[in-house]
Amino acid sequence: MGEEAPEYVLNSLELAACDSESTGCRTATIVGNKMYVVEGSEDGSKSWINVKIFDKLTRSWVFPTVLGIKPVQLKGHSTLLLKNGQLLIVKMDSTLDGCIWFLEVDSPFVKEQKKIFGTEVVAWSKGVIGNAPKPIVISGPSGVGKGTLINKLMKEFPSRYGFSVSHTTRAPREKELDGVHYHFTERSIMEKDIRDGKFLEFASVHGNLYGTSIEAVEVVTDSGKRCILDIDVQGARSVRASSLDAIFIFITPPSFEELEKRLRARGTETEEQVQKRLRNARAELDEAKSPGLFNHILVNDDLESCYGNLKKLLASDETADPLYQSSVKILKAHVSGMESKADHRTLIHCSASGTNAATNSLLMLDTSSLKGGAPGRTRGLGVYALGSLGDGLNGI
Ligand SMILES: Nc1nc2c(ncn2[C@@H]2O[C@H](COP(=O)(O)OP(=O)(O)O)[C@@H](O)[C@H]2O)c(=O)[nH]1
Ligand SMILES: Nc1ncnc2c1ncn2[C@@H]1O[C@H](COP(=O)(O)OP(=O)(O)O)[C@@H](O)[C@H]1O
Repeated sequence: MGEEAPEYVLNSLELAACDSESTGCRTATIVGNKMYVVEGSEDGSKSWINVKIFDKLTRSWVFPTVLGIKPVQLKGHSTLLLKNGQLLIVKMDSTLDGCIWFLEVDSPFVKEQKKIFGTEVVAWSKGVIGNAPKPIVISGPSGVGKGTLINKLMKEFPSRYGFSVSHTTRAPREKELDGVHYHFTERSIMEKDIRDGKFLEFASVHGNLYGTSIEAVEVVTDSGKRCILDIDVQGARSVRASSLDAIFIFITPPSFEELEKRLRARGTETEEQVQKRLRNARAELDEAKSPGLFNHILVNDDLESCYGNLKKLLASDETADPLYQSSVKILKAHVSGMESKADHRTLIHCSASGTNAATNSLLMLDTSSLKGGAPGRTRGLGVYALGSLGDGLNGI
């Protein structure tokens, strides 16, 4: 039998904003038979953030598996339960661009992860104002020309596209740089990071472990660039099942013989590795036909015409996506309180940084068009100034 619930549980305190002056803070939110307690404190040089669950049926505390990337510190916060199994957490004493966080407690992602881990799971996600360009997933058999096409794109449009640098346990090839082509990693370290929920997807490919960290994608997207992922078909499948809204392109060779020729001509693999890659290529070419997996299949016969087709496809997608144009603005404001409103709207009481009471104001947070979510960012937040903070805040 677990420890007796503290007084605030028995009072069913659903929205417990803490005093921003205090060193520690705690909120408790009831979802069904469970109460989610989010607590944080700054203790000298150390700061910590904890999530624990009080199960009202068994009257015991449960410490969940925590996925995603959490805030660095919580000096004070307010919590609000949204309809989709997410807690909206607004940090006090933080700039507006860093104060909005989500803790998923009963979202589809968390439900799926509970089955995988066999434990209670919660997942953090940072809230981002506005929308971001859709990432592009590029898959195809080894030697088909993915890297060549991506390099051309990055060279021609360096400010538009950014590459998601994967982690891998394979050894670097000559001319490959750590942190540029891959993060070359030891298996035990990568496996721990996977267990800690730092990866959007991972797969065993040609006998090595490869994976895309959440940060690899989000760092590129945060910078306003379109993120390109070069991953295998298993990885593409995992990303499809994730909260990341991406475009999926499969590059196919004109023939199997041509693929073999390119792979050998590249000269980066031993004969044994070439054989393994060719065996896997047959399976990948088959799997790519799975309905609903890839949005586009491009044949890389003549390089220039394939590159032209890729550019055309991306350009048409950019104009078709109305969100691509919106930019994320960074605003300075301190959050000092929050209350809920109907229709996915929440009011946040703010005061401008380094401020006095005269500049206190209200912000309206619109959560009606959220995109993405744990284990990456939650994008699509709308923020509108309602009061005197006005400068630069209207219609972000
Ligand atoms: N699932 C997954 N696959 C990856 C990742 N990074 C690279 N790959 C895939 O791993 C395979 C092998 O990549 P690599 O060793 O660079 O060889 P190459 O494809 O012959 O250039 C390719 O199909 C890549 O698309 C990743 O982060 N996740
Ligand atoms: N359309 C093409 N025609 C002929 N050779 C190509 C073409 N595209 C790429 N290559 C060559 O094929 C080899 C494999 O390409 P690469 O980009 O490394 O493939 P991947 O990243 O898919 O493994 C490289 O030597 C590259 O120069």
